[in-house]
Amino acid sequence: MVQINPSILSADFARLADEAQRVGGPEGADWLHVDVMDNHFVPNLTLGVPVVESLRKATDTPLDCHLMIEDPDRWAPQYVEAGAGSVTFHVEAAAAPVRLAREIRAKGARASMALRPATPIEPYEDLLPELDMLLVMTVEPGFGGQAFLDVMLPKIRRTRQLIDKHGLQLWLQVDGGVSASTIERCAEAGADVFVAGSAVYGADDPAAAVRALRERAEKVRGAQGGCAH
Ligand SMILES: O=C(CO)[C@@H](O)[C@H](O)COP(=O)(O)O
Repeated sequence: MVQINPSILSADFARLADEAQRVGGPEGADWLHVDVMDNHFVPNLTLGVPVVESLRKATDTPLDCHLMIEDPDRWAPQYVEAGAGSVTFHVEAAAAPVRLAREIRAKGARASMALRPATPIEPYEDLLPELDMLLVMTVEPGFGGQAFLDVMLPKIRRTRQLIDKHGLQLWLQVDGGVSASTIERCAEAGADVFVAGSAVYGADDPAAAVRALRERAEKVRGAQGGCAH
């Protein structure tokens, strides 16, 4: 199953409720991707727990919170309590990723781990069963609107192979520079969850952009029978 998660980093922050709603509804966003940045783990500052609490009330679309912050061990559980349906922490920032993933799950959300572009997947193979989603960053985290890093395609492919080797149902998310011109390459490499910021919120009709991205990815995944190698 292909999922398209618009990133509100590219939305108008003064109108977040409207921006969340205009990508929702039938055939709309599967999840709303919420980029939390602390100006320490990444050189940018966005939003925190109170905004997630408010967004939760403003939309029926589930929230996929991507924590680009230091000390996720302390903060991630609070995002579950604020209403996030999925919480992604960076392995580079987590002190105890297994304990943290278990805590996120125990609190009722999907547990997800992210890798910066320079972080390989192989050392974390044994952690995969602890996760519901693995995020391969396809730009250096911190800003929307960056160019997709083609050099990440082999890592997406290797991650998909590890997921399949272990027979896991884990989702494989990509984030950064995902657009009509890159989504097919990501899908071909094995990604099934696609975060898109500027490609959605920079479009004249964001809801139509979500549908068009999904159609492109589904065509590729369908041709592979949902399995990429
Ligand atoms: O996490 C990030 C950036 O750090 C992303 O979620 C971006 O917000 C994606 O924006 P585009 O690259 O799609 O414009």
